[in-house]
Amino acid sequence: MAAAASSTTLKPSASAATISGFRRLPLSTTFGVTTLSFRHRRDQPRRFIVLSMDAKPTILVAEKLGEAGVNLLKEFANVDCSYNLSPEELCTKISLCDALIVRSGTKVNREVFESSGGRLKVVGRAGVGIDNVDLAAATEHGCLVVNAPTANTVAAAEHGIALLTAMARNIAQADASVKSGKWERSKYVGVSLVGKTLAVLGFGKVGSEVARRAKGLGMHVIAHDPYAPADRARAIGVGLVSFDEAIASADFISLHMPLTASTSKMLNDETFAKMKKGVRIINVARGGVIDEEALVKALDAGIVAQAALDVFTVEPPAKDSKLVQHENVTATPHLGASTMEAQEGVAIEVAEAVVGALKGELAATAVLTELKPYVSLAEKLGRLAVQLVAGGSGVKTVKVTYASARAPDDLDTRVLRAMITKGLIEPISSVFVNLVNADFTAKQRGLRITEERILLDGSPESPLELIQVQIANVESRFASAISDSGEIKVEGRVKDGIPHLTRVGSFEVDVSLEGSIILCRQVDQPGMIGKVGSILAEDNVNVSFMSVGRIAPRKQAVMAIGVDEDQASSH
Ligand SMILES: NC(=O)c1ccc[n+]([C@@H]2O[C@H](COP(=O)([O-])OP(=O)(O)OC[C@H]3O[C@@H](n4cnc5c(N)ncnc54)[C@H](O)[C@@H]3O)[C@@H](O)[C@H]2O)c1
Ligand SMILES: O=C(O)[C@H](O)COP(=O)(O)O
Repeated sequence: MAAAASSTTLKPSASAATISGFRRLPLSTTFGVTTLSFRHRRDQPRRFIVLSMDAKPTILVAEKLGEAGVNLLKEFANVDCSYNLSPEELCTKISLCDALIVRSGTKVNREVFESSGGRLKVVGRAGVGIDNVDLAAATEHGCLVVNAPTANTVAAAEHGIALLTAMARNIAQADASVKSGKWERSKYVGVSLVGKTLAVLGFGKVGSEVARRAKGLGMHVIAHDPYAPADRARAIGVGLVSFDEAIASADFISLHMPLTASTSKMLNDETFAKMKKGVRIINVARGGVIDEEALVKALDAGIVAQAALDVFTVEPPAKDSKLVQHENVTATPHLGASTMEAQEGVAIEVAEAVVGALKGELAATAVLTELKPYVSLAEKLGRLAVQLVAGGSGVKTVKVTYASARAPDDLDTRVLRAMITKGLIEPISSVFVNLVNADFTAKQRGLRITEERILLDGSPESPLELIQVQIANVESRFASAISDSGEIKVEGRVKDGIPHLTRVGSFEVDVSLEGSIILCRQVDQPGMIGKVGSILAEDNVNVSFMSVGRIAPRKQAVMAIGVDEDQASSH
């Protein structure tokens, strides 16, 4: 008999959580921030990124930006470089600006968007991490967020290696000692790197560059990244392993994942306890991926021998921070991206993205209005499909099928492809995908998206009948999502303006893609619906809709259950 439902407690989680036979798939209702044409506050008139031909936009550059980037902006806009603004000053200035460019030091919070009075159309992040921008508020205010995902990769990797080597040889502590007039040769005996195991957690752009360099230092490198393609790791000579294996076998651990709900405090009391005694940790990703109190305890207990940190949960950290002051900690003030070369590159990368967005490349308004519900469907199918992929099996080949009665020339699928790409990439990376960068971002990550049209008979009134997303050559954490032909397959339709999931693997279901859904593998038998309903009721989870797809009566079935997101995540 297939996995039958058993009683369990739903835990809050932003990523798919396994609940003995259940898988809860959070489908963010926040559509992202490329949506100004499709999503808007109901009480406000719709706004578009279309500038009148003769008005020069104004761009506020609120943190130091490389000269080449500023010059590029000046060719197109009035540029106001005002650094070190207080939050109040930023809110005052922002109402006069069409675009804002920041690094990680400026909090672009809801208040900033509210203060803009609707004029702010683009926020450019001159760097990778966009955790300092309130994306939900940006979306609500019809504002696009773009970043510069590639230009500081090498700089961050080099800083990671600099911290690794400096920590192993006590460079910072020894330097301070010599400068204070001491000569403490026996106190600063280091450890060698050659032959030691380095675990890279997060094998994306920075992680793989760190791995490559560490191999050159003679280290044995392993990596954990649930979404990294195995062939990329193989090419560098790195083995992809589970999280537990990585942390248990490492002499050094280097962190390179984005800060998301599922990576927040990934290193904590429980995970430190699983590490080798005397492990050394390097963090050039984001402070929030480590529980800093737990790290202090682990340092005091000698579980962690040393830590080298470029990033902190709160920046700058408190002057009396126990972590920063710890004698076995080497700290730098978020310098990963701070090389001359990276800053010039980042400045150009973000300036091009901001100008591209302001030029109105997203202004195909008529098409977008008609496609609005399909745009939402496309992103949600992408999000769902990627969450069904089992850890370790990298997503490389995605096939999208559109079934429509419209002639191919009458249906421009670029926006749909971009939104599927966004759904596939954003849950697992720090890249922010939008219409401008979607194809480029997919290509850069080695993601090949092919499209196929099925021409249907009938009325071409509605643009699309269905969208199908298939991911090939991967394993699934939900076996029933694998179709007869061996790919993860999800299919959706728009019903009464609302995106619905209508197929998972070979099973037909029907559940609206709103809030969260639970997918449950079962054998069709009397009483199953009631049993599942009771389990959810025990946890006060409100079911909005339930649909069962089965091969045949009393055979394999999939139950798709729509649950009220807030209620589900509060348990
Ligand atoms: N210190 C700095 O100045 C500096 C500079 C550049 C980047 N960064 C930070 O470094 C991090 C990585 O940047 P990047 O450009 O390599 O991003 P990236 O998107 O290329 O790589 C991130 C990788 O993390 C993986 N990942 C996601 N969830 C994971 C999990 N739970 N466990 C393990 N891996 C997971 C993703 O699959 C992806 O491969 C980001 O947090 C970024 O903000 C810091
Ligand atoms: O995410 C990033 O790109 C880095 O953390 C760099 O941040 P910075 O632009 O503030 O140096």
